[in-house]
Amino acid sequence: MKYSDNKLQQQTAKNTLQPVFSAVFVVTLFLIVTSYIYFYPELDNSIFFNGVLTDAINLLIVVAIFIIVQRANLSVFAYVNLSIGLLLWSAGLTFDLLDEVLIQPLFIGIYVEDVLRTAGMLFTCYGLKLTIGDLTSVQQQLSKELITDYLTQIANRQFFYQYMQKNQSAPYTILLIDIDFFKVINDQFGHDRGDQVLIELSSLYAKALPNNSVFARLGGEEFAIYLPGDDRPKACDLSEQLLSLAHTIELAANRTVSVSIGVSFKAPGEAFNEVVKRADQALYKAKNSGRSQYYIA
Ligand SMILES: Nc1nc2c(ncn2[C@@H]2O[C@H](COP(=O)(O)OP(=O)(O)OP(=O)(O)O)[C@@H](O)[C@H]2O)c(=O)[nH]1
Repeated sequence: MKYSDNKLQQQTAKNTLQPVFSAVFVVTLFLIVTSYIYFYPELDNSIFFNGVLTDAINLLIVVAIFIIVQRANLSVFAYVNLSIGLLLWSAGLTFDLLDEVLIQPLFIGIYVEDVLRTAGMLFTCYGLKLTIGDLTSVQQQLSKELITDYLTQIANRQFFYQYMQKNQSAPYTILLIDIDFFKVINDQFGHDRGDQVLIELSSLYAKALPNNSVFARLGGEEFAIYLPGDDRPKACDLSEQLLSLAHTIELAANRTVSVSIGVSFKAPGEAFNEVVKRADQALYKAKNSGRSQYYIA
């Protein structure tokens, strides 16, 4: 949320800067060309067509990059550096082009041209560095969002199934957890309180689980845990602990949240979707046997 707000502000700032930079760019190049033509005489001897052509092509390329930058969705800092860089670079290249056809003062050819071009390149490089940094952080942010549940900020279904698929070889345990009567919680205490319960439960469980486990929200009020190994007593202890933790979330006086849990252990050669299916069947039994309990498949 914060990130996109920040991007929106940057976009607005860029929208105000863009006409300024475009105007300064056009006016600068126009002034250089017109003042040159006005003040300095044409070279009386031969004009080197090749020199004019290559300088004109170089200038056109940098002008094209400037136009691309004006249309791109960049952060303000990257945009300003790139625009200043390309403006200075274009000014240097314009002097370079004009000295092929007009007699210009020596100091411009020796100093101004090169200083402008070098400063322009430096600003452009820095702007590119900032742009690449921005793209990298956007990419990291998107990759994180792709595998994170938006509400609880734990892993989502996609990540959980991908992880299971990749970790098939060794034995593991699956726990499927479903909040009991969640529809009633929503109906009686409101959808916001329902959301809050999902967040609180996720946070409590995330703190209680071992570091090598994977905890995800599969959707709605259903969660899953992947535990490496198939230690039955350990799975039972953990299930008991998860049942107790749910009861620490109070809904009203003498009324707490409860969950039901289905547990399955991977059998040799069994596909991950079969392991999940058995955990789901165990969860179904836990629900049908009165809820607030765990069942092992
Ligand atoms: N607040 C909130 N509610 C959700 C969300 N996702 C799904 N739900 C609600 O969760 C409820 C799930 O209801 P059911 O599938 O009937 O399950 P239940 O009421 O928990 O019943 P049992 O599982 O049989 O104990 C539905 O009313 C959904 O609208 C969410 O992100 N936030």
